[in-house]
Amino acid sequence: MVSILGRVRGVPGGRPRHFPGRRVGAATYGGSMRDTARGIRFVVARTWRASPPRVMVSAVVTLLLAFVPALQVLALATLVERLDGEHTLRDVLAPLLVIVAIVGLANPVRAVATTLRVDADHTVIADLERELMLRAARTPPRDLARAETTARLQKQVEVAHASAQYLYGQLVGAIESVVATIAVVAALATFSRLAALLTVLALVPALIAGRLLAGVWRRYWDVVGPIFGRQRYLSNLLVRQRSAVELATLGAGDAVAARHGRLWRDLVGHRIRLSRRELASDWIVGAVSTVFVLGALVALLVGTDLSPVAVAGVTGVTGAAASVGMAGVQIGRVLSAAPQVTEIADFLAGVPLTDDDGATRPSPSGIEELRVRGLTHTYPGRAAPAVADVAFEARRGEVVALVGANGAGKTTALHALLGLLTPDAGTVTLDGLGPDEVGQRPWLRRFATMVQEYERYEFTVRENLQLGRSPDDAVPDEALWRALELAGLTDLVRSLPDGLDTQLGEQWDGTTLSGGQWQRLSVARVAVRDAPVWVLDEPTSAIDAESEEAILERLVAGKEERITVLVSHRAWTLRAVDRIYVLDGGRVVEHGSYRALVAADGPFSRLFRNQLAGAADGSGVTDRALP
Ligand SMILES: Nc1ncnc2c1ncn2[C@@H]1O[C@H](COP(=O)(O)OP(=O)(O)OP(=O)(O)O)[C@@H](O)[C@H]1O
Repeated sequence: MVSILGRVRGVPGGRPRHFPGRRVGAATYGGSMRDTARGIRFVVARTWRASPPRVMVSAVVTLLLAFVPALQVLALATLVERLDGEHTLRDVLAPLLVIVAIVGLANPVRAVATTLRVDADHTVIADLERELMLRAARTPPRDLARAETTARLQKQVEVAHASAQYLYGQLVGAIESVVATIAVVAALATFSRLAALLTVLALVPALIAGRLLAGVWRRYWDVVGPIFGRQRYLSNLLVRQRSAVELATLGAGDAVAARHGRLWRDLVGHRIRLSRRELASDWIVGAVSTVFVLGALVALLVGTDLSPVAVAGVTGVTGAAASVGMAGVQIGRVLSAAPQVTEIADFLAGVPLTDDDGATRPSPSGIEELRVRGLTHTYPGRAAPAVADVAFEARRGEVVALVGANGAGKTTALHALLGLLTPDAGTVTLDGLGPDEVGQRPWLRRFATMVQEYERYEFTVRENLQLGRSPDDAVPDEALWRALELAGLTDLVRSLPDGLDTQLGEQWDGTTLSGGQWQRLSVARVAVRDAPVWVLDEPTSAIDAESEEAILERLVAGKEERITVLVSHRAWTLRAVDRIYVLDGGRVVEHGSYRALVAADGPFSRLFRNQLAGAADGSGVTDRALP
């Protein structure tokens, strides 16, 4: 049996993966009875919380149904006993009516029980989806930046749909089958104790198989979890409007669809192999159970001296065999699904879902000094450090810029500043305190950030601007309009059909913005957040030159209230900056004011040679006078 229930082909060894907070692997989720019990408790508690009446009614109906086979045996035994030529029709009417009632009512009542279970399953999955998404939203960005975190998230969503969603129904089904088995066995014991014992023993193979299958399922999820993640990514590319249009334009949609198809085939292959093992297990369990059932029948016939009443006993044994078979399948499913569900429970417990840690509270004000010292970081698998001994600083009211060629280390330095990565060495402090002392989420509240690859959130303009603010802390319209003014979007938003409440994004039948307008919206969002430190990674890269100048002027005009760190690839946008740090190969190779760096004719001048040449001969955007 072990060889049949052994490893799913292609499943790597049981070496546990490392995920933040918890260990996932053979030792933790191998299907111990403790894990199984925890998984069951978790789903039952959730189902109860979602709908207590549904749980109670389905429990009562299930218990009623569980006694049907035993009742049938007893009614049949009474009927056979009374068919002896001495009893009247009246005498056999009662057992006959019981049998008729069972035949007539069992199926409609079972339909009620099934409907209630399905309703409960749907309620549980809705609840779990909500919590898993909240868990994703509350995962610290530093962890989210790690591939295994998102892989684990995706795996839990799949497991929730494949296992947790059905666990309650399977559990109720298993309880019904077990109670039915016990009741029939109790009825059987009145004919032959040995027959009753052998019928109970027929359950044992199913229990063993269920435990073994739990391990097979765990290895299955370890393998298919990441594949599901990739498959979702590809299907999103094909159905999300922006990427779908781009792929169609490139003529690359078919290739992505083909990759998606290959992943599905891979997934289906793993699932079929698992089904084969389940099937083999069912056959073995069925065969061994049949031997016990046969023994029970022989014991029964011998025990009743081949009297006619043995007919009722035979019905009992065959009824019990059906219940045992059902119980075996249901228990097997519960035993294999529950440990996976335990992993979801641990995963959800990894981050508190009840307190948002004040992430959306208004940012604190009054940061006086930002200081970065000796920042060094090498990404895993990379030979050279992305940043090495980087240092820069800024006081309130100053705008400092990080510049450098692609791959020089600017974004890495900003990520360390935001606490999104833990550097190998060096410190980042705001007024003397670092992210570890302040706490990651409170630390992030000190920043208003515009990342290089900003997302286009297809919500309303207002919702876009208020992202990161608590829904209870609605920003006044005047503040939203001020932010839009800074980003040069006032006229556009005023012209939209519903102003601030206009839905954006064609796929929702909303207004479509140009690339530059989306970027301006991101700039406006930074202004709405109004944090003491602004981190702007190429905030105007998609904005036309004239508007860019106006936006930067407005940004600089309000600089006294904050510290601003800017990354830019355009020389002229740096003219009004207080200090520029030039990065090359991860090191700060030069720093100073724009004028001083131009005059020094060093790395800065080499980096921006073409743009500065444009300034000199009056042909480029830099023909504006230097400050
Ligand atoms: N998550 C990562 N894992 C491994 N290497 C990385 C990672 N992120 C960045 N790198 C590498 O680190 C180096 C610095 O990258 P970084 O993104 O900091 O450069 P940058 O100066 O911001 O470049 P750009 O101007 O193109 O945005 C590059 O060689 C890059 O390939």
